[in-house]
Amino acid sequence: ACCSYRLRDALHPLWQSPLTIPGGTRQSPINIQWRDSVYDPFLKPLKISYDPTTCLHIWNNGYSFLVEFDDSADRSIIVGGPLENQYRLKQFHFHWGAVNDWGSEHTVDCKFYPAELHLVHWNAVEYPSFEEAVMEGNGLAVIGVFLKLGARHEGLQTLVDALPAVRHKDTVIEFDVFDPSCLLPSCPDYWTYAGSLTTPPLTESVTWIIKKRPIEVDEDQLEAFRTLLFSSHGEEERRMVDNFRPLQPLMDRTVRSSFR
Ligand SMILES: COc1cccc(N2C=Cc3cc(S(N)(=O)=O)sc3S2(=O)=O)c1
Ligand SMILES: [Zn+2]
Repeated sequence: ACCSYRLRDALHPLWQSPLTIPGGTRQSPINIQWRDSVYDPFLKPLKISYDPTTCLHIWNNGYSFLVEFDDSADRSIIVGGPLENQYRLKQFHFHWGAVNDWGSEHTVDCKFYPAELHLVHWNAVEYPSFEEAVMEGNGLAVIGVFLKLGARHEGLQTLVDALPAVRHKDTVIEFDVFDPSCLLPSCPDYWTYAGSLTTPPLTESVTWIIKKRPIEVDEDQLEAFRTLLFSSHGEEERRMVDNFRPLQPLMDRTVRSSFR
């Protein structure tokens, strides 16, 4: 493993609560040790179909900036992969560091990426609402995509251009059309494991689908994330950086891969 967890189970400034919930057996994020992941030939390709007009708004919730979607019908969904049902897109958001040396929540062979995208979906086949799905073991499916420093990402730029309008906690702007599939790498390969939300309520309700290949973004785009604030209007400014949770113990889990 990358490090001892005892040090990490101390109180963490961002969460003000024990980092692992008492009795938690499937907490996230984790380090993905490539050579320990097990190829599963029965894993299907992940099928993603998003309707760009289901996009609603961007807002700063004091942890990250979120792009939220209209999930009142099966218009933006994922199916296949490790999933038994189809899941509806609810929101996506990012985690990032103060510098490019860290920022992602998951690591691969103990390597951090400068940022990580999470596309959050819920099982509307089995549960009547998102809030209920959040509490169920198979309630959520989150696609994780690593961001690495490289070429400017044109699709991301439309989000970056909107960030000054949501600089402070609890600010929101309307965002009419956006297709999040432009943020996905073209490579279909992924790892998958049973985990949890990485911010409160930390519920163990997430089937994680972590894309093997990162997308490239440039320095200015990462810097734009770092201009956001944890703090509300009128409060002392606290830069929104290092909004990632420390690594959690793998415990009795296997990470499966969709690729050899
Ligand atoms: C309790 O019902 C609700 C209601 C509204 C939002 C949430 N959420 C809280 C944290 C959280 C953390 C996520 S991450 N970083 O693991 O992808 S996704 C997510 S959430 O489900 O949107 C839960
Ligand atoms: Zn997240």
